Amino acid sequence: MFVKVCGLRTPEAVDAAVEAGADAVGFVFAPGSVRLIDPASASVLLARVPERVETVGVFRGQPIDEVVRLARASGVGTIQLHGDEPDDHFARAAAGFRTIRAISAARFTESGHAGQERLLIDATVPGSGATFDPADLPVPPSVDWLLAGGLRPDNVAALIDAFEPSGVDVSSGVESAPGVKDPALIRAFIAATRP
Ligand SMILES: O=C(O)c1ccccc1NCC(=O)[C@H](O)[C@H](O)COP(=O)(O)O
Repeated sequence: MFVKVCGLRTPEAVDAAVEAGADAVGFVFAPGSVRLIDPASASVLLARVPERVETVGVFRGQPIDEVVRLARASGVGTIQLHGDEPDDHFARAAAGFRTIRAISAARFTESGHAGQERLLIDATVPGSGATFDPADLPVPPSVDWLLAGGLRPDNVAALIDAFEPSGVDVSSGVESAPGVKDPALIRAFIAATRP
């Protein structure tokens, strides 16, 4: 099970995720987020991340030139777009980065996903800690995909069983307060994905 821990802002949180075996760590560059980090600070944190761990910059509704500039400045290897960005944004990002297309379960349709980027299926408001309505995803995607939205150490195992995703993505569920990661919850979450 691929595990991504998103919205990291401190060395303690990065170390907890890496040491517990996270496959990817995420840094939010979307204005207005409680988890917003500037590229220079993210770059310092990225120096703690070993090569085996994927590093992801998260964006929402920003001009693609700005996305690419921030991604380059921070040093992340993957761009995750959350704002219903057009296909040409993904094509531009894919020229230099791996890509993840984040879409709410309510808006997902198999036929609407034609791109090569990986899929992340989320609640309607990303990073809100809300789960999506299972009725919005009656049939899981046929391609590899990450499940997100309201995952926590105490519910992730059951949700993996229910949806059978290729991976999971967590943010609020490993925080002690909005934007404040709790290393113990990060460790508990990752352990719960790998019984
Ligand atoms: O986390 C945010 O504040 C955020 C803001 C704008 C766009 C995306 C954002 N987060 C993206 C993520 O990858 C979250 O980890 C994912 O949506 C799951 O969130 P949560 O329900 O809090 O676990």
